[in-house]
Amino acid sequence: MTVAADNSVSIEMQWSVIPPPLNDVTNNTGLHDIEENNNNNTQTAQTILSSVQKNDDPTLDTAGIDGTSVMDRSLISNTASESNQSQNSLSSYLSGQLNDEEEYHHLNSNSIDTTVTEATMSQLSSLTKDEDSTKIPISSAVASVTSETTTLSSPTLIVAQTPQHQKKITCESTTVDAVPCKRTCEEPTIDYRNDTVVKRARADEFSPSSSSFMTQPKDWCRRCGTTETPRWRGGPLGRHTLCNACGLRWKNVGCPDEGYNSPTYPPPELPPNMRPKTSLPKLRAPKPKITRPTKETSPKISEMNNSKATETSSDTAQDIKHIIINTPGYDELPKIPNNVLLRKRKQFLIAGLYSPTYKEIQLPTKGISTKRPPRVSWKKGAFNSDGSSQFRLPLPIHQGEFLLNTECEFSLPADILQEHYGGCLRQISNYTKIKTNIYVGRRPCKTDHQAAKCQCEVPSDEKTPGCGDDCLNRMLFYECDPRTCPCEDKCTNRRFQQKKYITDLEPFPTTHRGWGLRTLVAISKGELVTEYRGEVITHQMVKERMNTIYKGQQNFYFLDYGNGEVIDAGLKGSEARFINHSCNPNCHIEKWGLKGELFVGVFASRDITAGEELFYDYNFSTFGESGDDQLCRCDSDICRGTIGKKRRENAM
Ligand SMILES: C[S@@+](CC[C@H](N)C(=O)[O-])C[C@H]1O[C@@H](n2cnc3c(N)ncnc32)[C@H](O)[C@@H]1O
Repeated sequence: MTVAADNSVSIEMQWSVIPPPLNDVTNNTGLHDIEENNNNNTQTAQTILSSVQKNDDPTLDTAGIDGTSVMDRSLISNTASESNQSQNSLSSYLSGQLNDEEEYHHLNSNSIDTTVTEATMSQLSSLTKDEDSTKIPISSAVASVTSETTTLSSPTLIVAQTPQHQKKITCESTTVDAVPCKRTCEEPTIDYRNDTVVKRARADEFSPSSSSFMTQPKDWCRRCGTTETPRWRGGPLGRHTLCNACGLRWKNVGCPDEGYNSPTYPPPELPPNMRPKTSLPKLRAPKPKITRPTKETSPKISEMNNSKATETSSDTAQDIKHIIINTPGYDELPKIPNNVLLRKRKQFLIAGLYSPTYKEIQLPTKGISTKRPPRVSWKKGAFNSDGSSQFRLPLPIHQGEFLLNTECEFSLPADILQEHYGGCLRQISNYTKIKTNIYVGRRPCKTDHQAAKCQCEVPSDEKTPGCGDDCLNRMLFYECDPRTCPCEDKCTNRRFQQKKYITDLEPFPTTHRGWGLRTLVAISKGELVTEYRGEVITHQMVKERMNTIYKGQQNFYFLDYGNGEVIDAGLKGSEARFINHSCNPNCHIEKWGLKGELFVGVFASRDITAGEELFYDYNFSTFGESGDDQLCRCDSDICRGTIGKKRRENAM
């Protein structure tokens, strides 16, 4: 501090020792920042002090307090009183203008960013008496800082500002009592009083005996001193005390001879309760090596038994290097030559399972050739003229070579040929067997339409059938109703109801007519052979199906149902769909009424022998316009030449 002749006071501040910011203990970066700004602070202090002296406006303090460094007001006042009049004027100014508690608190509340420091009077006296010295050793003032700065007796003066980086230098004397705080901090409300790490770090930093403020890293290896490792590992000194390499070494090998105190960062001596529990790694005895002794080195069993007692008493677990397998009769085992492997070496196949011969595979030594392999000629056979195979892969083991070297016409196997010649190989056209007609587009008639009551007499004996050929219902192609028929159970006019069909019928492939149907049993004349069942559709549907699903086909299964409807057995039907047309048939079609619907039956026109193919004349059925032109191959003597409707001339 220097008092000039014009009563101006100039203070030059120089921070001999500036502690690093508390929040940057480890990297020490804040120390350099403050040192660099030291000169700026000095100049700013001078400027503000001069302005304080010259400016009579008491609001100056509140107007220029943001980001200011603070100096004790009592320091200023004592300095002024002991130095000269200018200092007295400064002190009076300060005491007069700021000797108001409210104003002080107003000042302090608005200048919460200010640093409040106090120095003792003696230090100020020693400072101010030395007029040659224009530098204030803050480090010496630091030792006598008190906590009375918040009282009115020792008001605070704002003397300096740090406009360069606008970092707020704050200090709360009530927070840190013994150590002045000069740290740049954006969070002035953090209380570090109870932070032992901070206290210890600050004490170490401000300690004269400290290693010139050497900042210790957060983690360093206690063995090699490195601070960088991909992973910190635990050691005998605790967690995260060894680097990855040293930690692995300690874990696998144990404690090294040189210990774990790093020469670079000697770890502080921890209190006893914080010392890590060090436990020496358990030294394991080396695993006993089981060796198979040779005949020369293996002792006799008797010798081993004799020396067993002495060996076990004298040897320890660590001294045991070899354990000899004490197997009775072991020395009598045959000696195995050294060049013979105890375990058989795995043998790899050099050829596939389908190879007729074992061939040595010569793999290319200089890479795989990009040349296209020669084309294989199947006519040449498996091998070339020189005996080399023209195939890269082995041939099938059994018939590969034979098949390749033998040319023959394709023929079916004998069993299949036998079925083919027997006419059993043809695939029957797919259709669905149904037990009753399916009415497409309408519902079946469920009216309780009763047939007329016949006037048949009840047969006198059991041999006489009821409702025979003279039954009125029979003659009208109606089946009798069992509820009204006088013959009751003896009525024989109920064949469709009783499903008295010939069961032994068989579809078979014909030579010229496709599939046909034959009987395996003899059928008497007039007997109901089978019922022609299928989908009952309209003529319109017939046309649609002819143009769609049956387009291009030769076989048709339409049969006139009556009443403008047709039975189509192409998709769904009975075995009657296989009966072919014949101009001289052995069966005929009859339509019988029952319960309001029609039942189409194939009846025997004559006695039919077993095995005979069944035919009926399609003339009875409407086969469509195309059916007129279809050639008939019934092979009968009276064949009309075409199937379908009888021509008028033929009928004539
Ligand atoms: C109801 S199917 C008979 C079963 C047929 N053969 C089959 O293989 O499914 C009628 C068709 O059989 C053939 N067909 C029936 N009788 C024939 C005959 N006498 N001559 C030639 N073809 C006949 C015709 O192709 C006719 O469209």
